[in-house]
Amino acid sequence: MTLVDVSSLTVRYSGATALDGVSLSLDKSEMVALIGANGAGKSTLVKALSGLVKADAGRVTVDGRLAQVPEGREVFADLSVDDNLRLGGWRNGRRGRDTSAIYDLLPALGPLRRRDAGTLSGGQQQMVAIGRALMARPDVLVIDELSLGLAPLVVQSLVDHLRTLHRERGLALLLIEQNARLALSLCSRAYVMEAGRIVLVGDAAVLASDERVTAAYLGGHYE
Ligand SMILES: Nc1ncnc2c1ncn2[C@@H]1O[C@H](COP(=O)(O)OP(=O)(O)OP(=O)(O)O)[C@@H](O)[C@H]1O
Repeated sequence: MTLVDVSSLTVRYSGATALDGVSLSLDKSEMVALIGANGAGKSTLVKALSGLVKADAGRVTVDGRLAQVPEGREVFADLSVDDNLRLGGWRNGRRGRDTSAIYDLLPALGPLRRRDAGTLSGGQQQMVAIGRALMARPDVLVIDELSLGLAPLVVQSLVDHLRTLHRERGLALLLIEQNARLALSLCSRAYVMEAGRIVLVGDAAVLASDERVTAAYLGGHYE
């Protein structure tokens, strides 16, 4: 079953074309990576998924609940961890749901629940941002830059949590990630984007050994 279907999507910002005929799909419980250099159009695609930018051509169909962890995490610094989570469950003016399920899923947040989110480390804030997104009980989680600015051990712990959510809850993931090695090892399929277009798509393990990918994104060199 297809959860996300992006078809020939074009998005322009006052004349500049950020997305140029992009097509991408994500199935139920699938983990898909989107990699590409700065300015390739990844964040614009994420914004199009939630309707924050409008299509100039093509279409976006989302079947099921989609929740996002935006680039830069954007936790509410002056609110407690628990209140940040509650905001993620806010729907149609109704108060957020019970947060206890999130502490079961992300136990590291438990001892931090009363702390102001602004006082947490980058990794802890990223976990809050993921927890807040999970409050919406999404079918698909979209994370714009999971690892940015985080230490490798912290990233590893987040990746372990995502694997668990995928395995136990069937959560689908669209991961936008500068660290291509990380993205290709976590996800089963990947899209490579350059200058507003999808230039490669396929099985993540196959792409990880594709010389165009290794040269551009995995620190390899053309011979
Ligand atoms: N609000 C905006 N107004 C005008 N141009 C924009 C706007 N947002 C993005 N762009 C341009 O659209 C293109 C795609 O940007 P986008 O942020 O989607 O790329 P990205 O792949 O997410 O980059 P990064 O990895 O640096 O976040 C870039 O050329 C960028 O300069």
